[in-house]
Amino acid sequence: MTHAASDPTAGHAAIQVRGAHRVFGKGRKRVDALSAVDLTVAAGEFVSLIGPSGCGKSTLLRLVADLDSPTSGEISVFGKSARQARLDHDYGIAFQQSGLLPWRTVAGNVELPLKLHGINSDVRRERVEELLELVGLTDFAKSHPDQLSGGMQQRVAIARALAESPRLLLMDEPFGALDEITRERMQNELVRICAETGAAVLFVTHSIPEAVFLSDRVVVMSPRPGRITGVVDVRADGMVAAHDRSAGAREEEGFFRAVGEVRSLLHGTPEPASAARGVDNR
Ligand SMILES: Nc1ncnc2c1ncn2[C@@H]1O[C@H](COP(=O)(O)OP(=O)(O)OP(=O)(O)O)[C@@H](O)[C@H]1O
Repeated sequence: MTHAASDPTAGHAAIQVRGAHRVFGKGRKRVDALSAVDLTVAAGEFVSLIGPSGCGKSTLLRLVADLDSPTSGEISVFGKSARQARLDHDYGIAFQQSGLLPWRTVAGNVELPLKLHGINSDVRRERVEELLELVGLTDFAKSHPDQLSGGMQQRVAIARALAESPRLLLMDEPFGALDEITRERMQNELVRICAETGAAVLFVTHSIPEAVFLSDRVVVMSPRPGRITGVVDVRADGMVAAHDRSAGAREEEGFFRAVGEVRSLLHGTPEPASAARGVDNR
């Protein structure tokens, strides 16, 4: 589960999407869910996808996760095909619904991917302890999901996604169902977890402040056809790298500047000169 220096995937971008199209249906029912999408997520980078409902955010995430295939275009994850990366457990996934199994304890849910992949019970036990400590749920190892709050359930889901030490997390509105206070707390936790694990993240959200607070870059999408209309590099607005941020970053000038830039891109109003820096500025 650790990644040796000889890892053949080292030096590759976490995600590379080139000219991805995804068309659903035919004739009058045809939907161009994604059109000509180019996107690179560097190793260790936090990138958010934001855009109106139906612009293809989940579709793009599903293509990267190999839960769906592009109609045309190429997707690679750490230099491998999306399918190979899935088979190699190169990424963890967390969705809006935590997807925990109600009949298993917290520890039982977190250890599930390890069990399914044949990791022996001593190693599993040790890893589950580490993960529960990472997400602050050590005291709840024996609880069942329905005994936890929504935020705690999401922390379990994140621990489970991290079980195999992936260097990439794919997250689709994981905090969408949480109240605002819990949501900000979870965002702070996620920043800390990313700093500790060094994982890259592709994160889907509807919230502009959430995208800006969490991300190195915010990718703005528009619907029909779903495409990338701009990218805001939050670091260029004066914020530190995403994994070095503290809760106070939400009060910084650079934060408000980046929020304004993302908003301009989303609403199609004129952008400040420093706003969109190309569709994929790598
Ligand atoms: N399996 C499918 N069959 C047909 N159309 C689909 C399918 N999956 C997605 N679509 C269509 O593709 C478009 C993009 O959907 P997608 O779920 O990716 O958008 P989204 O940006 O994630 O939306 P939301 O923010 O509401 O979750 C939508 O018009 C949707 O109806």
